[in-house]
Amino acid sequence: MTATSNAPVLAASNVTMVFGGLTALKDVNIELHEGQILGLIGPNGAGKTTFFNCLTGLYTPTRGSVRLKGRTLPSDPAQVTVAGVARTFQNIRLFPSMTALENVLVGRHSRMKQGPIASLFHGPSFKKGEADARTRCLELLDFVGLSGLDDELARNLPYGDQRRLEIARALATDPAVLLLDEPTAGMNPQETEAARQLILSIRELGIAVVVIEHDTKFIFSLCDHVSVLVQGELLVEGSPEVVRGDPRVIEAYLGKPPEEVQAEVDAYAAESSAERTSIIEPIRDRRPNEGGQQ
Ligand SMILES: Nc1ncnc2c1ncn2[C@@H]1O[C@H](COP(=O)(O)OP(=O)(O)OP(=O)(O)O)[C@@H](O)[C@H]1O
Repeated sequence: MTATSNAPVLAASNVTMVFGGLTALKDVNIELHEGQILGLIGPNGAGKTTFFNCLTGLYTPTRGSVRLKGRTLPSDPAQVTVAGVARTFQNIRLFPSMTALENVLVGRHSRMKQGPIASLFHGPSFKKGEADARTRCLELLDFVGLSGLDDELARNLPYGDQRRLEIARALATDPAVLLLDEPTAGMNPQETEAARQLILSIRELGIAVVVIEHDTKFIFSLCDHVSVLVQGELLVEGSPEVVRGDPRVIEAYLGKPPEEVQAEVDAYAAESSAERTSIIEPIRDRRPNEGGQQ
């Protein structure tokens, strides 16, 4: 783990969400530190996406609070994005008829502060802002492994590339925290491994990441910390080793003994390093420029 500070970047305290008579979340607590990758796992209907919705202002928790760097987050998704929390969704939500670059620019515009006069007359500061945003978005496309595809319509990109494009759009908002809801759903093993490498590279930028995934091999081989939600409550949390060996997790979720889970993770790690593609490797040398914020 590469956490660099003791103060959590994101802290959810006693987050509770009730829909009518259904308690989807009950007193969920998490602490996420800079550069940490936290995995959120649990059976279908456990409340994982509801929790993301509470973290991003899409839902206002019935009880509890969410703080980013000590400040309570607003109950408004756009303001949460500006505050520094970005996300991707379980189902791809790109603008299909826009190009890859335009999709990323949509994310970037949340960071731009063009005054109405400059925007109206397309003055020099507007043009510079647009040029800088374009440069940054091209860097991000490169970072996620989509260089050269900026003019492709999003709908024409292969599935794995669309998922990467969503991540580039989220990164364009300069987040401190990135929430990924099932980023590898529907991916083949090569695409899954490329996604794992990309998330590790994102962590190297100092961004904290929370990942929801059903693929436990992926989670256990990627994350520093894993939290298990069952029926809206945090059942177990800890290191991947602790979580995958916990009898409650095995009974409620994994359904197989720890040795079998360990063997699967080991096989996956060996397979992954053998299959590691060159798609994501160059990313480390092309990190987005920290000074590029508008
Ligand atoms: N807007 C809503 N209104 C009513 N009930 C909801 C709403 N959103 C979620 N729920 C319910 O809350 C519970 C948790 O759902 P949620 O989608 O968060 O689970 P999940 O762990 O993400 O599941 P999956 O792994 O299948 O995506 C479910 O019973 C769901 O039906």
